[in-house]
Amino acid sequence: MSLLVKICGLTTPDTLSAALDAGADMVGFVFFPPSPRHLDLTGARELGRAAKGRALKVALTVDADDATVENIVETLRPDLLQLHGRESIARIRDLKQRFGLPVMKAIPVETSADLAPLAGYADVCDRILFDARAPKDATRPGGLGATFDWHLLQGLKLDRPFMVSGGLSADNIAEAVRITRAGGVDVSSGVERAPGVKDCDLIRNFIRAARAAEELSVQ
Ligand SMILES: O=C(O)c1ccccc1N[C@@H]1O[C@H](COP(=O)(O)O)[C@@H](O)[C@H]1O
Repeated sequence: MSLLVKICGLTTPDTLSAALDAGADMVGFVFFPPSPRHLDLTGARELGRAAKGRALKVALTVDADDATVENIVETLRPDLLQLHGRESIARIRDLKQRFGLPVMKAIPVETSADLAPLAGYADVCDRILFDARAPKDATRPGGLGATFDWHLLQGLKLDRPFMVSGGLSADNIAEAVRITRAGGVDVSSGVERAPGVKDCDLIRNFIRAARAAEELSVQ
């Protein structure tokens, strides 16, 4: 089965091109000022134009208000909203109605108890992203390069497509897909040489490794 590959936290034209040329299915842009990958609206306009029609553009926000989302939607013209904060089910319904865009909700995972709210989110979201739960004192809820126990997703019954993220790299992606049977993978830190600094070779290596792991996915 083909595996969706998302490269997230892109901030420069050259690394965006590397991801697009290597065949990324989704390219993600982070709109969260405390993040080293935060993209301003000028950058969003430029990178959004470059990515248009070549991959799905994903706008990542963290508990953003309507005005912020509206600015991002008007500037980037995303194909998907990635909600990476504590957005409630009601808030997600509201965002979907207001902006008419599909939503991928990030579910932070550390223990099996973290999967309890999943059914409610699956009802309203178009996709689920399982990400490693950030430590309480972290400055951001994701993009920390930390993995979680992928076995927690083994045998998961979910009637929505799902992706996995958190500490993925070219070295561990096959194992992550083999265990979780995810239909997609999402990476940020694992294709960087320093926090927020993407590396074109690491992007290409990751996508190559993802394509090699494709037959392990069942979604
Ligand atoms: O990348 C960030 O800085 C970020 C900030 C706030 C929320 C999520 C963020 N990143 C997302 O987290 C996952 C895992 O990233 P990593 O590969 O472990 O670095 C991924 O979806 C990132 O896009």
